[in-house]
Amino acid sequence: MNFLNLSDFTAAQLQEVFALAEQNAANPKPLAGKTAVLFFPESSIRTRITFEKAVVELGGQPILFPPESLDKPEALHDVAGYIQNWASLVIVRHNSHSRISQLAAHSSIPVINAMSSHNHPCEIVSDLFAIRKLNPGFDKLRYTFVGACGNILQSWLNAATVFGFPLTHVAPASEKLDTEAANYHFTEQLEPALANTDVLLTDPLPARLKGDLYYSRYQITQRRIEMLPANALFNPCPPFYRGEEVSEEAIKSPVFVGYNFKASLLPVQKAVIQYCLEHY
Ligand SMILES: NC(=O)NCCC[C@H](N)C(=O)O
Repeated sequence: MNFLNLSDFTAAQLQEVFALAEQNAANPKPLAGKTAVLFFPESSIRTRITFEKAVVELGGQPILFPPESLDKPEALHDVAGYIQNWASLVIVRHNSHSRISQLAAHSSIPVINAMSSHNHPCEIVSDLFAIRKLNPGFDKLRYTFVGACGNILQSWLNAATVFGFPLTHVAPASEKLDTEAANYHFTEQLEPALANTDVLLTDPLPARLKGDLYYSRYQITQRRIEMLPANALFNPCPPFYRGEEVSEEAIKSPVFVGYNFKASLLPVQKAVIQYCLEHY
């Protein structure tokens, strides 16, 4: 099975991924003697560390390429045809979701999407796993995403649809998603939404949103953190930028989930690899 979009999965299937992540198994090693081909830009830190480490812990050998290797005029059909002679898995971060999907469509080995400009399923499934560890009722919580209609929002919306939790999107009107999803709620008003938020989410801002107008209306500040209910979590997607979508004080506040929250990337991505290999 490929891992391209959370919307390709049922809640039960993603729960199976969580169960595998809980076991965090190194044995059996499903990649023993096998190779995984990874495509990552040099800018990737967290996702690449954890995917490379995951491949090694599962017994495999990672071979790394830059995403531009997939931008040659060579048909992805042909690239996939050759890679599968030597590799058992492809993990790819590439801006173009359609190139990742095309590669997957032509591959006889699993392809895992490690982020495109359209979505970021591994990051969000890992965040849900981390939230689930703190609160097994993670699928009953109220999630609020503040920011652009980008890849992180898209995967949170997919997760909300699969698990049935409400997702409020707070942003200027131009960022409203064109979706019929029943659990997607859009508002331009941040402060009233905060009182009904259990998990507060942000994403780095695209250039079109940067500026004092956005910061005054939507920056997550200490004053706004104090409007959240007790026990709320603040999970800004890294890389986060102090003075832009978040303030320094908000990051220092006790509701910030902390760096350790992303430790889940390793067991979850191992579990995603295991799941994809077992269901192929
Ligand atoms: N933590 C990560 O793996 N990176 C997330 C970056 C999300 C951001 N919207 C981006 O596309 O660069």
